[in-house]
Amino acid sequence: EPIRVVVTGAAGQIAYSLLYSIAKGDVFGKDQPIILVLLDIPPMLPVLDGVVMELQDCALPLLREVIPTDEVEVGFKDIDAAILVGSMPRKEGMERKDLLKANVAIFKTQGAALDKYAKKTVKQLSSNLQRIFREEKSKSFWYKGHHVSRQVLVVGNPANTNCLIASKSAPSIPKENFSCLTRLDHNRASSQVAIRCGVSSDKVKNVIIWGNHSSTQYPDVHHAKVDLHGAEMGVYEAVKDEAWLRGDFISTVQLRGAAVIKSRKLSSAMSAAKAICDHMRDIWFGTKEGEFISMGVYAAGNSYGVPEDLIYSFPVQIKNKTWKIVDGLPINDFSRAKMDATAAELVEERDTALDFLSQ
Ligand SMILES: NC(=O)C1=CN([C@@H]2O[C@H](COP(=O)(O)OP(=O)(O)OC[C@H]3O[C@@H](n4cnc5c(N)ncnc54)[C@H](O)[C@@H]3O)[C@@H](O)[C@H]2O)C=CC1
Ligand SMILES: O=C([O-])CC(=O)C(=O)O
Repeated sequence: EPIRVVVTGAAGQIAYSLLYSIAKGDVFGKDQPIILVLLDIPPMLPVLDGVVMELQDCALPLLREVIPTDEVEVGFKDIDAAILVGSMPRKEGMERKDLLKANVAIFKTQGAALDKYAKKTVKQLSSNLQRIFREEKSKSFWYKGHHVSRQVLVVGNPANTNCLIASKSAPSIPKENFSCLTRLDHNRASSQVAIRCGVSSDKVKNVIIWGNHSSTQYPDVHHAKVDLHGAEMGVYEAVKDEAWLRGDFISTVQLRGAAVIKSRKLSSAMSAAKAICDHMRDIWFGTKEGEFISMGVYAAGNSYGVPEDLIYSFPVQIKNKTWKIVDGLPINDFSRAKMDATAAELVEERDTALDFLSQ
């Protein structure tokens, strides 16, 4: 059975890298056939035709069908996964939250369209089955993993707030099925530590990005480990440079997106596509035993005192397509202040977004 995956902003630069990786099996598995749905706005339809031609020309055996469209009814119908990239990128000198006004309405509309057209809603099941699923929800992954498997990943900036608005606009889809991309920041943090230690990036695990995908995000390595030539140790012990870890390391990760824009005159695309693949693959297949990754998820019920009605980036572990925030990590005063600052920014962004949308 092929799965149906929609990518919005499919004529844009992130999608240009992303679609190839998905179509060749990097995300959903090397034996999982795929129908790719490419959604963009009407003026981009001729560009989408070119993308379709190139995907065909790749001759990828898993790719069963490519459907270009500018209609959400077609784009979101019966999908198993939605990757919402389509939106305006920032230019040099802007913060991501400066995109709120331009982008948040897109995610409201698309959340509502997902609510209406995506498949396997609890609403569509018989009332008896709904009751069984409700009862089973807390103890069974089957409920979400099989019957309500739609996964919605929001990439377009400001990603956390757009994700919150999309989720609020799709009340029939469980909040747990929405997440936003902070994996790029996570990968940036792992890579900076790996370069500093002179090891490959797979030797670094359990870095955490807390909070907003913005310059207030907090890349935290207090719980991260490095395999330094066969000996596993904490990052502070391996790096032996607290000033760097509390200074340039953090600001490099926080400001990396802006640094790429300054150099390329375009925002990150290849690395963003790679991070999207990492994020979705971990949702589909789970995280490795003993490891956690960062993603923006609904904050309700978290044990870190983060306000509940936010999409906030946490350390998570994933099993059977269901994420769980890693609880109980000790938080020192340095971390606390940074986690609170990024939460405060998210509260402000959420309130501004809700204000825009009510006008
Ligand atoms: N969360 C993250 O880590 C990252 C997020 N981003 C964000 O991803 C977004 C896309 O970036 P790029 O691909 O570089 O931009 P791009 O400008 O190359 O492509 C965006 C595409 O979205 C389309 N689009 C606009 N409105 C749409 C709508 N309502 N429905 C469907 N498609 C629509 C445009 O026509 C365009 O083809 C930006 O908001 C950017 O800031 C970028 C890098 C990392
Ligand atoms: O910085 C930007 O605007 C694009 C982005 O989100 C990133 O590279 O992390």
